[in-house]
Amino acid sequence: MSAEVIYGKQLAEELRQEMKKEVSELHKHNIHPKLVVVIIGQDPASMSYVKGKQRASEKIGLDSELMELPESTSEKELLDLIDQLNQDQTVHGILVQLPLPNHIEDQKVIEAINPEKDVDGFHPINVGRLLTGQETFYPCTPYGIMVMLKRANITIEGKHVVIIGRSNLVGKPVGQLLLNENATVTHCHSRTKNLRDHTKQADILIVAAGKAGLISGDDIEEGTIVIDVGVNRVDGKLTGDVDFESASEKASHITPVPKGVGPMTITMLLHNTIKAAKRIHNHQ
Ligand SMILES: Nc1nc2c(c(=O)[nH]1)N[C@@H](CN(C=O)c1ccc(C(=O)N[C@@H](CCC(=O)O)C(=O)O)cc1)CN2
Repeated sequence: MSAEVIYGKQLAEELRQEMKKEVSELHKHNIHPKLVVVIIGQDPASMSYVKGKQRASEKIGLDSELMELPESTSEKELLDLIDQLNQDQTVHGILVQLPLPNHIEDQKVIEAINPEKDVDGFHPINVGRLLTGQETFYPCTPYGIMVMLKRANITIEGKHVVIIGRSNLVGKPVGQLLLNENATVTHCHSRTKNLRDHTKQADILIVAAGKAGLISGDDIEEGTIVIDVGVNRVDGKLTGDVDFESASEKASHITPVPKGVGPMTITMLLHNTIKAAKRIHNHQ
């Protein structure tokens, strides 16, 4: 079997065109969705992601502001800034780029953001809403994966989904989104014994472990749907957690790295920002 490749990049482009029209309609109602992205320090990968977020926002007509703060910013200074942004009525979405420097506690910062402006979907209130099956802001990478599966006409209900990785950003929320859509979900992680015994049972395998080449064709059965969330740099080259060549010989569908899940992350952030503005302005 030679897998059908699901390109997130192409889907992201289509969705962004639709969003551009929606933003222009909102402008007619005097609603100008605004996203503020805050970055602390100058980590090159994080800098590249936040610049990508700003470019993508501007391209679809969102108001956007990138706040670049020095590595020396204290936790209190960051919390005070978030407080100001929470109160600023022109701001609809607030995102603090992760990871943060060691002297700042991620969870304190996440919990300081007004849940109605939490376009990352990381605030415990939004996590709780996801857990209880309520409408909310879903974390961008998991949400992007769900949209990719649906647009590729993949049925989720009744499927056995095996997820490798249990981060708050990807592994846990994607499992919950899939469970909410009636999948049977198995979570694997660094302490899971006999990983291959699990991956071989997957109808859909989601790999978000951050380990280049963790999964190869030998780890899956014919016809598995493989979603690679890994973003690893090996000898300067971007590569996923899945050995694309061997896995695509057995998989029915597979996402590449780059141009797979990654571009959908930023696209769903744009979606969440528009949603935040509509909710704040009580616009259907
Ligand atoms: N506050 C947040 N911080 C972080 C998040 C997040 O969702 N919210 N996710 C990741 C990084 N991330 C977005 O911030 C992100 C990762 C990858 C991509 C992407 O488009 N990848 C491209 C390749 C880009 C490249 O060349 O490096 C691809 O896979 O094709 C976008 C966003 C951690 N932090």
